[in-house]
Amino acid sequence: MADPRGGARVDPSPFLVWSLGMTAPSSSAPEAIAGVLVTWRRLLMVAGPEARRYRRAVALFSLAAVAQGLALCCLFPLFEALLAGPPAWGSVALWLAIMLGAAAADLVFSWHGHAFEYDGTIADVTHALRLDLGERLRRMPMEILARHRTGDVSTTLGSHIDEAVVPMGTLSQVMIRTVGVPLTVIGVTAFISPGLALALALILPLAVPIYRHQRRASARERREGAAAHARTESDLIEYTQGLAVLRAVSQTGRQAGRLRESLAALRRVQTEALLASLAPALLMSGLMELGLLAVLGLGVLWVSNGSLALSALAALLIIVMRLGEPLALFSELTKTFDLMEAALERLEALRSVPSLPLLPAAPRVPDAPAVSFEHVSFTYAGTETPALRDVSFRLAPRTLTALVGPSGSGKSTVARLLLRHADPQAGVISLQGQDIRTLAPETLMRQLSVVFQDVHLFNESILENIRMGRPDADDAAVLDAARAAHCLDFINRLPQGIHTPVGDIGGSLSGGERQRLSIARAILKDAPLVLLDEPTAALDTESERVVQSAIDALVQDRTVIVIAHRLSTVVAADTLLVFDQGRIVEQGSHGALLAEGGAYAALWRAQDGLKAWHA
Ligand SMILES: Nc1ncnc2c1ncn2[C@@H]1O[C@H](COP(=O)(O)OP(=O)(O)OP(=O)(O)O)[C@@H](O)[C@H]1O
Repeated sequence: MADPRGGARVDPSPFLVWSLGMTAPSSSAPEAIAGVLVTWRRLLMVAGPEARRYRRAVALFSLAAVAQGLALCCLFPLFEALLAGPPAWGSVALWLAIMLGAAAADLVFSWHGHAFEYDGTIADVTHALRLDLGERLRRMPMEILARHRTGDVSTTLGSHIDEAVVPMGTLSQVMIRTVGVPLTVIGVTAFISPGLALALALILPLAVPIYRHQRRASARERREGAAAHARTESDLIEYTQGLAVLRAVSQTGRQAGRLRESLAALRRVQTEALLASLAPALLMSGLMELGLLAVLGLGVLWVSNGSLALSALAALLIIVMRLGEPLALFSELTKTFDLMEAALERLEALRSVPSLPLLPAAPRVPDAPAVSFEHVSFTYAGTETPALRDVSFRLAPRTLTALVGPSGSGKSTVARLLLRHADPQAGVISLQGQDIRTLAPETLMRQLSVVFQDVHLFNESILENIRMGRPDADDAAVLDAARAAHCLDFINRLPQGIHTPVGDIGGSLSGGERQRLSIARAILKDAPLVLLDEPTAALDTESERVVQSAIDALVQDRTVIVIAHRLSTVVAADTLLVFDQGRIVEQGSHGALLAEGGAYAALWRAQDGLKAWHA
């Protein structure tokens, strides 16, 4: 047969194809071998520090399969001794004892192999994998993480880890048994009756085409099922998280409709999968039984013409009945195996996302600016248009700089790159003369305080939420920060004051109060550089006034970068960097830029006009 990729292809033996076909729905033996190796490599990957113990378990399962095959083969001499003229009781006893020994060896090997599961190793592997993935998520570029839907990541960390790890011991054993026992039996039968061995070796591959069909059907279900599950979980998370917004805009029904669609799609996929997998499973077990009966028929024929001993046929009768067992079991476990492969694939994909590199530290440059961007260009993955183009600026310590410009001009991207959510494709970003790629994530984050418009509060007390700014701060320092950020007035009104759990007061904190908590965190952190995504933009005048006082306390004696949406809030900035389509088109003070009459002056006029219109 011609290889579609060119070159001659050696047709593998049917038994090899059959045995390898167990592990991958591939069209050729080399592909099947590659499939087995990929699964094996992935299993060792997830086993991590326990890989050696998993290898040992697999070796023990292989020995157990050989022992079971040998125990079955003892039936040949046993029946020969039993059916001899007068039964040779000595031999019968001997072969019975050997059989018993082989069966005991099978049990001992299996038992020790399964130690991988019952001594807690499986639980250790699951635990270590979750910790490892959690750590990787922590170091994963935020820009890449943000592209995954929350549901995808939590499903991988939750159910995918279980699907990949929990069945790995049992499935490995069943698979090894399904291949190992018949191989041993055929090997031994070849010495007793080469014809019978050949018939067995030919009959067993009958399962291949049906099995392939089953794998293909379940592979399709795996793909569609995983997609349908991921979609449902994401929609569910989005629905519950966004319920408040949806209610506010009276869209709960519409969004629920989307969720209903996802659930209906999931049901459809599951129904189709059941239909597609049941028929081949029944067909496979039926065909295998017919095939094995055909081997028996052949045996009867050979007995009738004297070329096979009756004792050998009697032994074969029992052996073929036993051979079908692991095969049927494996057929039932195909779905679990598919789920495991799909989960392994996803785990590998998540693990293979490279974390941002840490470059070797260079000596600090004396008198360096607090922040510098040198010819920075950045394009988001999957997009063509650069979000930043050759951006350069230097900020002196303890100055206030505002980033202004139309929506989409690149202001937030500057902040994201400074926080190292991603690295720019060109240029260097430095903090106090040090390339941020040389700073460990913790060191970088120690130098930066961030106050965004969206404040995430964790389900802990107000005290602990503020303490997150500096985990080693004592209660008095947390209280000082809360006071400086003008939080005490509303905190003192809460049922348990600063010890009130955020979960209890839920959404009852106003936007301005949440902002002030976030500012208290930043004050406590006491980082030299403060990054503000104009926190007052969405507040009413009264809240804005209090939050502005809190900000004033935060920014004292610090280098501050403000992403400004309303120009009126940044007229006092030392420098305004005016962005347009990813470039800095102007820079200077408010007065100087107005006098210049360029892009900034036009933006100012536009916002002024808008204010007049509102008035
Ligand atoms: N995660 C992302 N993936 C792809 N493109 C993005 C992503 N985030 C932003 N962009 C694009 O990069 C460009 C700059 O966006 P950026 O968020 O920096 O603008 P901005 O000036 O902060 O806008 P706004 O004032 O509306 O927040 C825009 O064209 C935007 O569509």
